Amino acid sequence: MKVVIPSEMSRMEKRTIQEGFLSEDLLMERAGLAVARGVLALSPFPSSVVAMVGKGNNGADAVVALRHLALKSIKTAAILLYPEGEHSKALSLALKRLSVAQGGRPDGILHFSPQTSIHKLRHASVIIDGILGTGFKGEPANEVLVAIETMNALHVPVLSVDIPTGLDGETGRGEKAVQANRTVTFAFPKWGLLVDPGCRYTGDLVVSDIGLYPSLSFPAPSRQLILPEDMATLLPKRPPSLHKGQAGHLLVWGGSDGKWGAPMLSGLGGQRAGAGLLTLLFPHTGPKTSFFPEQMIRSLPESFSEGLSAIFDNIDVVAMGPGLSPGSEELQISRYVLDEFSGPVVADAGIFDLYRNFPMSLVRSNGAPLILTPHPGEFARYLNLPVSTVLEHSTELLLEWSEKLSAIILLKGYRTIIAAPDGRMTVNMTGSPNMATAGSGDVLTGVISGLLAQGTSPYEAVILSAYLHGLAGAELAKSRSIGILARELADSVGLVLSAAATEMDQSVPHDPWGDILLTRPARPILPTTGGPYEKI
Ligand SMILES: NC(=O)C1=CN([C@@H]2O[C@H](COP(=O)(O)OP(=O)(O)OC[C@H]3O[C@@H](n4cnc5c(N)ncnc54)[C@H](O)[C@@H]3O)[C@@H](O)[C@H]2O)[C@@H](O)CC1
Ligand SMILES: Nc1ncnc2c1ncn2[C@@H]1O[C@H](COP(=O)(O)OP(=O)(O)O)[C@@H](O)[C@H]1O
Ligand SMILES: [K+]
Repeated sequence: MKVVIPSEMSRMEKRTIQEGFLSEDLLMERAGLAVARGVLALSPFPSSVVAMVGKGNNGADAVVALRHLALKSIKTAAILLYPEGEHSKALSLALKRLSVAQGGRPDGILHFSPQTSIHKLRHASVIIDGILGTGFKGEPANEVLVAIETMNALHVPVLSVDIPTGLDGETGRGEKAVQANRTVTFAFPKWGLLVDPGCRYTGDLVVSDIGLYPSLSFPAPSRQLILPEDMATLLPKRPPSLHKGQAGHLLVWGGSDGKWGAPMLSGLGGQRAGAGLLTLLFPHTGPKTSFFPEQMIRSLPESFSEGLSAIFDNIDVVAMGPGLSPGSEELQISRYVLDEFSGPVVADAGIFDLYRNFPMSLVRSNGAPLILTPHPGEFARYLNLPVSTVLEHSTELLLEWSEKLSAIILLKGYRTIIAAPDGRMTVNMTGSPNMATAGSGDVLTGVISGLLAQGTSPYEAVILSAYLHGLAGAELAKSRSIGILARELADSVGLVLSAAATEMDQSVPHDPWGDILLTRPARPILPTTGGPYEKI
């Protein structure tokens, strides 16, 4: 599903109005109705609904919603943060219409002050947050901050219009933002609503169609969210006559004393994702057998300077770094893999420590696909930045570094995000806290590599793996919400992948105008029964 940033949204609105012969009024009417429906979903029989109204069109949407509620005999009040002279034209008109619908009640439209508004707000069944929408830039002004704090201090359900006030729709940043119970967003989800930390403010996220013409706006999708229906095109095709030689040979290089399990788990992830053959490459001091008998071991020769090419002959994909500890030999081997090996390389864990003093050297001189899968701590060490900077600026850092390194970068987390050098980005919404266990990232490295080994193209392999890996954790959470082992996560990847492959054809028909509810379900579901979204 397409995910937009605010500038794309306003371009789409402008072009829909100018070239599509629709009016702002008409779009706002649909937006306001969607918000009114959202209010009733939160509180079916509200005693009163109060909207906090900024000066722009976000406020106008909130006021339109109030009018629709007022027309259903629900008690409403608009609390204005700005004097009339500063209101957008659409907001002024919406307020006049509201006043008529309210029967001209003097307490139906009021000005905000923390002292006098608190009583009305506290006794509302729902507060609509229409202070700032996608027109928000920079830091919230003081009057906005006061309003945000007032709302967040109350125990009244909040519905945010389009985006919680204070959240940046492009990056998801927002130190002081409205904590919504539900956000009704228009046309497409905004990137900032889906990624961390923005996703923590949105509550349930409803995507409502308001009749914009997306075809007038975007040449190609640049940001997206993976939905179950996207999997059909991404899953590797496996003909009935397939033999293991055609399912790809994955080599995982990594491990060090005390950390031999990491590459084994990556190998297992690759095998559960369907790789035909799996070799672990260890130093000559490493183990000679794997914990898993299905995995082959190859030991590096004591002096390997000439012997490397034979090792990588007939290998389709190399995953490197799990359990690896940095050293000069490791640097030499990694250089060989990056520059001489012609297949895709997935680099994780120890590789980031190996290259932390010269991050640009991770570029592959042969131009073959490179995929990096750091968690925020690894990415921070690699770039010599504080972890907090990586977390706050994840979108910008990923875009910058994936272009610089010509690499696909997947940043692991609650909402894993993936960036490609051409500017495409994907956010993954599957996952579950039971995955916060040692080795689950190693499994992901393996899953990506396993799909690559079967010929899935790099960006598709990465986004599909993130989705399946999270779904696998969530499936396991049905019976074990705590205390899973990474090897069980790998097993679960195999199960969700098989279920997806066999059930993919039976797609669910749905109402094309239905609102879409994007949540991280408590019990994530296989494709036929839903996924991280449902039509409502
Ligand atoms: N894009 C679309 O297609 C549609 C947009 N609609 C609504 O329009 C909204 C966008 O409307 P606007 O562009 O009027 O923007 P907003 O309503 O988000 O507010 C913009 C106003 O806030 C001020 N502002 C910006 N940053 C601020 C800050 N940090 N502190 C205080 N004030 C700040 C700006 O100066 C401007 O006056 C959307 O979020 C949505 O609710 C809908 O009406 C329907 C269609
Ligand atoms: N609460 C959570 N919600 C979603 N995904 C999670 C959660 N906790 C962990 N994960 C996922 O588990 C994996 C952990 O990876 P990582 O930290 O590299 O583990 P390790 O280094 O032990 O292998 C990542 O893919 C991450 O997205
Ligand atoms: K808002």
